[in-house]
Amino acid sequence: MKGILLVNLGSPDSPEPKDVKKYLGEFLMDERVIDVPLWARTLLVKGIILNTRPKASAKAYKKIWWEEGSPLIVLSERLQEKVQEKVEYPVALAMRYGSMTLKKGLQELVDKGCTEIKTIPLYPQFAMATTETIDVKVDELVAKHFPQVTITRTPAFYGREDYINVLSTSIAEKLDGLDYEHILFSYHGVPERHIRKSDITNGNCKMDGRCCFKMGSKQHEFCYRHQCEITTINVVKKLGLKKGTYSTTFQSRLGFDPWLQPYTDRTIERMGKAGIKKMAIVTPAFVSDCLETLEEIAMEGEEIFHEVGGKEFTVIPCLNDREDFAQVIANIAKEWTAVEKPQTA
Ligand SMILES: C=CC1=C(C)c2cc3[nH]c(cc4nc(cc5[nH]c(cc1n2)c(C)c5CCC(=O)O)C(CCC(=O)O)=C4C)c(C)c3C=C
Ligand SMILES: [Fe+2]
Ligand SMILES: [Fe+2]
Repeated sequence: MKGILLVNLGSPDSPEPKDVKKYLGEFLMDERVIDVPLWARTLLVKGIILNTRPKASAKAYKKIWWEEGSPLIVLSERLQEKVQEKVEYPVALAMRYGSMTLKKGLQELVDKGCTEIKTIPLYPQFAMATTETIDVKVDELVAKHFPQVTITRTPAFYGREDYINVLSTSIAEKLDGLDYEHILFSYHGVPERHIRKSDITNGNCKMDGRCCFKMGSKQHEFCYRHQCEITTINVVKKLGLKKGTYSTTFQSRLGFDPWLQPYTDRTIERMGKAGIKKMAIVTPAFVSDCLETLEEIAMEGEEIFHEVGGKEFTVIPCLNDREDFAQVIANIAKEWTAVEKPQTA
């Protein structure tokens, strides 16, 4: 039987520093997140980051935590329930990091009799630190614990028409009647190095601001920056936004290496200083609202904007468990479940 495994990033078990430390330890020791040699990663993560960041992150998590738990987990669970209502095969949910492990998610489907499983990472754009780490971990687990299971991966869905329609609708609904001056499309950042590492053509990616727009490059299938830029362009076309009223930026940088630019926080500040009074912001790299949208954008971002004279800061919610978004994920699942397995002679 077929089964679907939705996968999101994960959250700590609670917003207490000890749980945040455990979660960050697992997350940041992933070689596809902090992609330096093991000795350097251990020194950086265990020697420096885990001694300082958990306390600060726990404080931030406490500001956004819900009675039911982490917003990212609760919203992913609600999405899974809605997708399940639309798909006739079992749909499970797992997280790449934390207690809702990929192993438990695979086991749940296997216990229901599934031998063919499609993993759907809940990330619209491909990144080494998100989609690739899920794909690799799933392969490892299957080889070790579930050799009877075959896995079908799902490519990033940023280019699907149904996804762009839903994202555009969610923006239009929130901005209906608001006379905002500028809308920021703020994506989670990654170090520039990650983009070069994912370049399967070994040379297209020049980080020169142009290569990501070159038509037809094979590299785009794995270029996070390209996929973010195209997500913005497709929504802009759909909504008919005028040049100069929107921009693409990257948030949440960590450490001192160059990350994708322009940075969201500096752009908010620059625009406020330039006299923009009403700004809207949407975060299309995140399917579920989480620390990075509810705290970093909705709280810190708004504060920066107000400090430099901005007045209205409108945050567009993530797609979360919208019925039309659950339908997009169900469509992805159904396109696969509808395919018959070829008969072997
Ligand atoms: C080198 C560090 C990081 C990379 C690369 C990275 C990429 C990346 N992350 C997301 C989505 C999310 N990240 C979230 C939190 C978060 N991310 C990092 C670091 C990197 N992310 C840290 C240290 C944290 C923890 C919070 C903190 O201490 O600031 C979250 C929210 C999780 C939650 O529980 O709410 C999401 C979602 C993407 C999409 C991405 C690459 C494209
Ligand atoms: Fe992150
Ligand atoms: Fe690119």
